[in-house]
Amino acid sequence: MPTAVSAPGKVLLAGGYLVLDRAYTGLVFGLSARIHVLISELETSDGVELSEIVVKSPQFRDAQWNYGYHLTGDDGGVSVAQLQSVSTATLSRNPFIETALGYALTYISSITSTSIKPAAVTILADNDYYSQPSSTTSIHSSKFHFSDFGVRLKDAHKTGLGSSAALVTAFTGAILSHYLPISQFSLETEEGRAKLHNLAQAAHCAAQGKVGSGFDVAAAVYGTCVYRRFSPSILSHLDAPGSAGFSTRVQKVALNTSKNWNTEISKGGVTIPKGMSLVMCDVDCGSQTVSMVKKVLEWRKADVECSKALCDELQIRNDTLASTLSSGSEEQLKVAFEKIREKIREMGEKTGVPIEPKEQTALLDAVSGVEGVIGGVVPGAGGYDAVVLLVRDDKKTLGKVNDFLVTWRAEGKGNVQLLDAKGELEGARKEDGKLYQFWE
Ligand SMILES: Nc1ncnc2c1ncn2[C@@H]1O[C@H](COP(=O)(O)OP(=O)(O)O)[C@@H](O)[C@H]1O
Ligand SMILES: C[C@@](O)(CCOP(=O)(O)OP(=O)(O)O)CC(=O)O
Repeated sequence: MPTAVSAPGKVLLAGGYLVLDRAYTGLVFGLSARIHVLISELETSDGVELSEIVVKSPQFRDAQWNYGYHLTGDDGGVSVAQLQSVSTATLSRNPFIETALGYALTYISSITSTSIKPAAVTILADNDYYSQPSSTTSIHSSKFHFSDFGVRLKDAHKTGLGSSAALVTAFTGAILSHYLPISQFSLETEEGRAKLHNLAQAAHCAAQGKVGSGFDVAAAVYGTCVYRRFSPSILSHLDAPGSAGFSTRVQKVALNTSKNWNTEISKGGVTIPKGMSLVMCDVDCGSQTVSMVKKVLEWRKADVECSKALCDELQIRNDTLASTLSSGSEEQLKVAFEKIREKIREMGEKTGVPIEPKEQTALLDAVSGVEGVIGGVVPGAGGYDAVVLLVRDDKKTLGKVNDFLVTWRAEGKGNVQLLDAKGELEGARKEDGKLYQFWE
C-alpha cells in the first residue's frame, strides 16, 4: 500500500493584507478540496538501485518529473537534480516539488542515518483547483473521482484555492511519513504538525522566491484557524540546498521552539456555524495579487497613522465575525459581513486597489438577497478572483444560489461558478492508501 497524505486548500475569509503584519491576524478556512500525495517504493530491475524519485501528476499532460538525489559534503544536506525522463522531451521544472523534495530529504538525512530508497510519487488534486474543460474524463478509485484535465499544468486555469501550498504540505507530509518511523514523525501529534508546518513554510517560500504571510500553508497543515504569521527573518538565512551547513539549518528550522518560530494558530478561535456552510464561487477573471499587495504596503508606509486606524478597525470587525461565527445569530452574522465589507471598500478607495471592485459589490449585494444566503465577502487579496459565501447548509439554498448564478451569467454580468469546495475544519491528514487502488 502506498503512504498517502492529503492537505486542504484555503480561503482567507477575513484579514487579507492585515495578515501580512504580525500586529493583525487572518481568519483562514481549510477547504474540502484537497491535494493528495501517494508514495510507494520504486521497483528496480535486477537489483540495480539508482537514487531516483519519480513524481507524476497524472491529471495533466507531460507532468512527470524524475529526480536524482545524493548527500552532499560540508553538511549541505541532500541535493536533488532533475533528470531527463524521455530524451525527446524538454525538461519542464516544477519548483514546488523540487524544493519540497530537497528540504524534506535533507531534514530526513539530518536526523537518521538510514539510506533513502528510490520511490514513486503520485499527485492527485481535487477537481475544484482548476476550471473544468467542457469534456473531461474522470479517473476513479473506490472513493475519489479525479478529472483528467487533458492539458499541461501551465495551461490549466487555476481557481485560486492555493494549489501550491496544499501540494507542498501534502508532499512534505507524505515524504516524512514514508521515510521516517512514527516515533520520529507523525501527523497525529502537535509536534509532528509543527514540524510539517515549519518545513512546508520554508520550502514554499523558497520555491515562490518570496516570503508571504504563509496563511495558505498554515491552512494546509492545521485547517481552519485564526492565524498570526511568523517573522519573515526566521527564513532569511536558509540559503540553497547543497550550501555548506544547509542540513543543520533545515534541522533547526523544523524544530518548534519559541526561539525558532512565533507563528500563532488558534483552532478554537473560529468555526463554521452548525447548519451553515462556507461555499466558494469562482469568478472567471483573475487578479494579480503581487501588484495589489505592493500597492497596499506602499499606502501603509506613506500614510502610517490613517492606515493603522483603518486596519485596527478592520481587525476589530474581523474579530467580531470570528466570535459571531462561534456563537451568533444569522442577523448578527449578516451585520458582521456588511461591516467588514464597508472597511474593505474604504481600503480600496484609499489605496486605489480594487479589493472589492464594483462588479463584486454588485454580485455580493445581489446574492446576499437570495433566501438562505447569510453573507459573503471577496476573500484574500480581493479583486476579481472569487467570492465566498456563508449559506444555510441545505439543498434548497444551494439550488437557489445556483439558479441565481445561472441568471447572472445569462445576463452577461460575469462568469461566476459555484464550486463544490466547502469550508472544512480539518488540516493535513494521513489517508488510507487502499482507497487509491485504481492508481497503483
Ligand atoms: N496538481 C499538481 N501537480 C503538480 N504540481 C502542481 C499541481 N498543482 C500545483 N502545482 C504546482 O504549483 C504551481 C502553482 O502555484 P501558484 O502559481 O503559486 O498557484 P496557487 O495560487 O494555486 O498556489 C504549479 O506551477 C506547479 O508547480
Ligand atoms: C493579500 C494577502 O494577505 C492574501 C492573499 O490571499 P489570496 O487568497 O488572494 O492569495 P493568492 O492565492 O496567493 O492569490 C497576501 C498574503 O497574506 O500573503
